[in-house]
Amino acid sequence: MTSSPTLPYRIGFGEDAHRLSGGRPLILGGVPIPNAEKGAVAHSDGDAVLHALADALLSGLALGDIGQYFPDTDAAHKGLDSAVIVARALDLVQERGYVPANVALVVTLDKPKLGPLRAAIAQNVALLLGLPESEVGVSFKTSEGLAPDHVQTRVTLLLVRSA
Ligand SMILES: Nc1ccn([C@@H]2O[C@H](COP(=O)(O)O)[C@@H](O)[C@H]2O)c(=O)n1
Ligand SMILES: C[C@@]1(CO)OP(=O)(O)OP(=O)(O)OC[C@H]1O
Repeated sequence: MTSSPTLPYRIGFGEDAHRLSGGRPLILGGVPIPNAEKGAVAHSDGDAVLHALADALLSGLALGDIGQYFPDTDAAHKGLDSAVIVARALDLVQERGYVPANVALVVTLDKPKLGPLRAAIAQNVALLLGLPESEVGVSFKTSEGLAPDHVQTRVTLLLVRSA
């Protein structure tokens, strides 16, 4: 980006997907999913919600994507807690005078049912962003059996100018 952003509002959007395989933990929005038979195949902890969230933060200010800041070729990022990625993206946004106002996220996953964890995921995402839980919308979808070994996430958020 060559110029300083001045708009009062900026929209961000992020997406992520990981293959699922047995014998790995599944973590979504920083919440370990207790009854998951399969977890994400990834270089980091594979948290597809937090990856999409970080990309949404970055995209709102045209700051690229998480792979540029945390390359999956860097051994230092092996098993990385994805909360670190979100914190870095949030810092970059705040340095430019913006803060998140609200977030909407969608997880597409066939199994297990995530409904009982909706509040925990919303609470943790809210905590990471410094927002009230009421500003984090969390939706779950199945793939209707089209992608049983796959988790897909999408996050949109609104950034507002704070300074
Ligand atoms: N892993 C999931 C996926 C979906 N849900 C909930 O099930 C309902 C129906 O989902 P469809 O994809 O068939 O429309 C919906 O209320 C989802 O919230 C879930 O809890 N966990
Ligand atoms: C997070 C990073 C880096 O560890 O790798 P993965 O955990 O594989 O996840 P991905 O969603 O492919 O994002 C790219 C990388 O930034």
